[in-house]
Amino acid sequence: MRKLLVATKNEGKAREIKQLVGSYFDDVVTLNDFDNNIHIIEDGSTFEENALNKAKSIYLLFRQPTLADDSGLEVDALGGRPGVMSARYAGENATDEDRIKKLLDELKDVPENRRGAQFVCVLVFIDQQGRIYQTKGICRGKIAFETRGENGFGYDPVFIPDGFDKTFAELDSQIKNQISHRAKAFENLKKILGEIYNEGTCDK
Ligand SMILES: O=P(O)(O)OP(=O)(O)OP(=O)(O)OC[C@H]1O[C@@H](n2cnc3c(O)ncnc32)[C@H](O)[C@@H]1O
Ligand SMILES: [Mg+2]
Repeated sequence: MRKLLVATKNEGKAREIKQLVGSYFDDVVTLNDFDNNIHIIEDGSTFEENALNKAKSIYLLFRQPTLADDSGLEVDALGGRPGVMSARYAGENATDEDRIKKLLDELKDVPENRRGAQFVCVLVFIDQQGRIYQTKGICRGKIAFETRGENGFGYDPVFIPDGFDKTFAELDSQIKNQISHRAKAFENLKKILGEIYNEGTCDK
């Protein structure tokens, strides 16, 4: 029985991670699946630092294979903001709606050809023995002028990935899971998991 602990409290992110991680684990649980008051401070200046901090904090508490995802939206016209601040862009207790409203407001005078943006996802996996692995994925696109669609989570209703004219929230979750920043980071993570779990001979 191989268990993966995912160091996230974001339900939308957790759902995608469960779909993307594949068959390497029999059981995938997140911080929302058990009673806890664990609060991880995300004060790093990069996605890499935050993902590493989240993964390490949880691994040190449970000593089980742990995965953390730090992600966010970098908007060209805002010099890469909100970036690592994506979750706190509109304040600590703001909702996805508040964040989107603030973003659309900041971009209200930015024309279509300057609305380029990218989603970034950094995954940090720590195996049973405490070895650390990191992967990254980027998905380019542009910011819509208004929200569209109900699928996904976070900034999905305003992000139109390159090659599509629909937002992530209008696209099927299966499509998002093929092209997203998270999907790309998982492509590389799965190669690593394959090496650890399929080719290893000892119990990891
Ligand atoms: O730290 P955890 O508990 O994992 O959950 P979080 O929501 O705080 O996650 P982050 O610190 O990584 O912040 C990421 C922000 O970017 C948003 N985000 C990340 N991936 C996204 C995606 O695939 N689609 C839309 N928004 C996304 C997300 O909603 C957050 O506001
Ligand atoms: Mg967070």
